[in-house]
Amino acid sequence: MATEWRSWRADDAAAWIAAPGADDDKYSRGVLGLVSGSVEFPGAAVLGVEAAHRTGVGLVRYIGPRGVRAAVLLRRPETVVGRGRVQAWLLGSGIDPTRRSFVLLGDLQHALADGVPVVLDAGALDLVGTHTAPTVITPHHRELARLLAAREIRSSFEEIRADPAEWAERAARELGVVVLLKGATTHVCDPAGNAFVLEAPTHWLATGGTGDVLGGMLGALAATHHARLARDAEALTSLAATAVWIHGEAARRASAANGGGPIVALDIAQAVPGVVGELLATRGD
Ligand SMILES: NC(=O)C1=CN([C@@H]2O[C@H](COP(=O)(O)OP(=O)(O)OC[C@H]3O[C@@H](n4cnc5c(N)ncnc54)[C@H](O)[C@@H]3O)[C@@H](O)[C@H]2O)[C@@H](O)CC1
Ligand SMILES: Nc1ncnc2c1ncn2[C@@H]1O[C@H](COP(=O)(O)OP(=O)(O)O)[C@@H](O)[C@H]1O
Repeated sequence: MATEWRSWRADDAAAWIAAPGADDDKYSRGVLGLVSGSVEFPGAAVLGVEAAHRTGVGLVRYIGPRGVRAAVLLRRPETVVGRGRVQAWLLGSGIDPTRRSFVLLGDLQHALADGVPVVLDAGALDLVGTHTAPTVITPHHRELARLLAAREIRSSFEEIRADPAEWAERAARELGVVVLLKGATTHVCDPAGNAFVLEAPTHWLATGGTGDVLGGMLGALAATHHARLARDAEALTSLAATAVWIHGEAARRASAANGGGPIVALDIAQAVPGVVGELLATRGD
């Protein structure tokens, strides 16, 4: 039977925001750890960290090269650098998978051994299947083609672009993880058959760094739902779709604030609190 792709909307997203209560502290809300950025791509770390903070999370821990740590702290001094306990990981943004040092590989393996939910992006996509924690991968079409080729599943960028729904579903089945396949239309699905589709509300999103922002947002949503994810791993699919919805809406607003003009990735992160606030207001709790 053909998969039914359900459109993910504002009211769906509103149900997946964890707002803090009187009994909460930064640790109970959830800590997101990031292993991201590199000397080549320091900006990806800054963007992911900024986006995580703006989505709402108890604490953000960043692990990466010294110079990148400095850039992250300059932008967001709220961030804690170095290892420690976390409730979810975002791994790989701004990392070239062909240039991973032993230190970096150690950090990645250490993170994967934690057993907490993981978002695998860019330079960590190939680590899918090396651990058992609830996992979501966030490739674009070219990255998915490369990932599948490495698993001896023949596909090409053109084939995936022509039928992203089919390939997202196949990847979820073959890899056993949640797949968030990025593009003007984003498909989010899991091996259990949950399948959500989202049309981007603005094509200004097609600019460098917007995927790094999405990764940080999804990491924050996973960290703040750590208790739910511990008893219901399928929640990761809904959280991934929610991240895509908020990301698109934040981009639309950032562009609208400039008369429908272009945006940069950081504009999206900065528009996120307004989107989250409005989603919460529609919930009325
Ligand atoms: N500010 C930053 O630090 C940014 C870092 N980024 C990071 O960059 C890494 C690579 O991501 P991509 O999405 O570019 O990976 P792709 O798989 O799309 O591209 C890989 C490489 O192919 C080359 N390439 C592909 N298409 C090209 C074209 N049309 N013209 C010229 N060169 C082309 C580029 O050298 C690129 O680095 C990721 O780790 C990502 O997180 C990007 O997100 C962009 C912003
Ligand atoms: N033409 C487009 N229209 C709307 N959204 C797009 C378009 N192309 C890409 N996007 C979105 O922009 C983001 C790009 O992410 P990604 O490819 O990882 O970029 P980067 O690596 O530069 O961060 C994704 O959220 C994707 O869904």
